[in-house]
Amino acid sequence: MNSAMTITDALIDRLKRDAELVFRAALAAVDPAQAIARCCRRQGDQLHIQDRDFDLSRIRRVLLVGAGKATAAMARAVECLLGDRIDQGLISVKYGHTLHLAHIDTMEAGHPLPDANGMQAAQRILAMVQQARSDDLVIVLISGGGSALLPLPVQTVTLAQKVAATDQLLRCGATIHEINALRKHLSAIKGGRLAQAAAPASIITLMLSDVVGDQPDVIASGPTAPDGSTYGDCLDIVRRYDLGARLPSSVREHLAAGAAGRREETPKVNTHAWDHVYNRIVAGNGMALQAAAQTARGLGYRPLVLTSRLEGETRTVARVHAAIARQVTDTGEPAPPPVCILSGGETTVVVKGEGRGGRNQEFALAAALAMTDAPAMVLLAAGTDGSDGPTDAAGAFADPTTVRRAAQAGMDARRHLMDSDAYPLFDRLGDLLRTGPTGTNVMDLNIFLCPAAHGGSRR
Ligand SMILES: O=C(O)[C@H](O)CO
Repeated sequence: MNSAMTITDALIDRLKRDAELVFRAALAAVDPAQAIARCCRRQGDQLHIQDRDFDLSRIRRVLLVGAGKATAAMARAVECLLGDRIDQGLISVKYGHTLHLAHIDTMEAGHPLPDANGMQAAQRILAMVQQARSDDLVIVLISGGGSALLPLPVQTVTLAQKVAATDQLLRCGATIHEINALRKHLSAIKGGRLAQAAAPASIITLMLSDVVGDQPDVIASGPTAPDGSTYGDCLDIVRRYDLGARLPSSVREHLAAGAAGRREETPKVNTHAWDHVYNRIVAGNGMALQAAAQTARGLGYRPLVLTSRLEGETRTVARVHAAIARQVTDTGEPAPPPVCILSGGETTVVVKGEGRGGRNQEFALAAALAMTDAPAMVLLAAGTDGSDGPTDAAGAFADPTTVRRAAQAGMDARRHLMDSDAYPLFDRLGDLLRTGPTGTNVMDLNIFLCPAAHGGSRR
């Protein structure tokens, strides 16, 4: 269908610019402060949050707590709305992720591995909400990274043992749902325990979701959500990833005692009252994809949103995306070009080598290898938090000329993929996207642009 199209530098450059515009529009839609402002409104003493109204004239004290990489921006937006009513507040954020706040204290803490600062923040937060009365309101702000930033291990596990367990969990290939099932069962604050500690005060939890499926009990290990997992599930996960010998004995013993009924389960939907808790997602990957689709349409592309629930091994998923793009350009199915194929979620890299890169750069390189003989098309794979793995890039662009250009520069793309070493290749080609920290985090986005046969969009 598109075979006559010549791939020119100018065409690729224009597609890259369009892809970046689509990405930046998606980021703007999930800006934490905008997301809070969109769903919360105040008129005098009336606070409206999505479908609920809260009468502030009946509230004695307002406490604000939170944890997560994007929580400072969320807290600032809440201060704009409620600053005059906040009596006490404390949030735990990653080192360097602070903003000036007038009414709320900030503690900086370790991420992805927890540290003593995080534990001190968790202790102070728990002590603060435990004092809340039935006529108090506790506002909880949660975003990605919250699990690591709010560590408060159960009594029989030390922080060092919790850190060791977290390290093993993060390396073993478990999903975030599985990792957080264990985190919840090793914690005195996660898995709904914060909500139970604050009862009978009213609780409003505002969440920026960085998990596939947006489940409140998984985002930052759900401090105010009924837990859907059990000690039994934790033991299954330990077996599935062969973690037994690698976890500290105190952790293994705690989980085994829990499964035998000798430790209290996390609060479930049917074991505790939740009427005092209002959990709301203010933004997530789906919202970013909608904004991306709208911008793509404005640029003249037919948006094709595949899913906001992307999971699986990065290289395989990338090849499937390249195959769909080829289907579009070769047959006009499921939609004729110009098309913008969009997907979001979080794939898993099985690290094979010692190289540098991140999920998104690996995705882009695997896709580049699958489109060497394709007509003009461009992929941008990037993380919405602006940092892809341990690199300074958000992600990378790939196109049918990537592999050839790399070879001309003396780099074997296949070798770089095998060594999980995508960063130096894309860096050399000038195909990294560097946004710096974006202040938000709703997982990753993949934007594939397939232009019309004459090379254009419909603009
Ligand atoms: O902190 C966490 O648990 C992850 O970022 C998922 O929300």
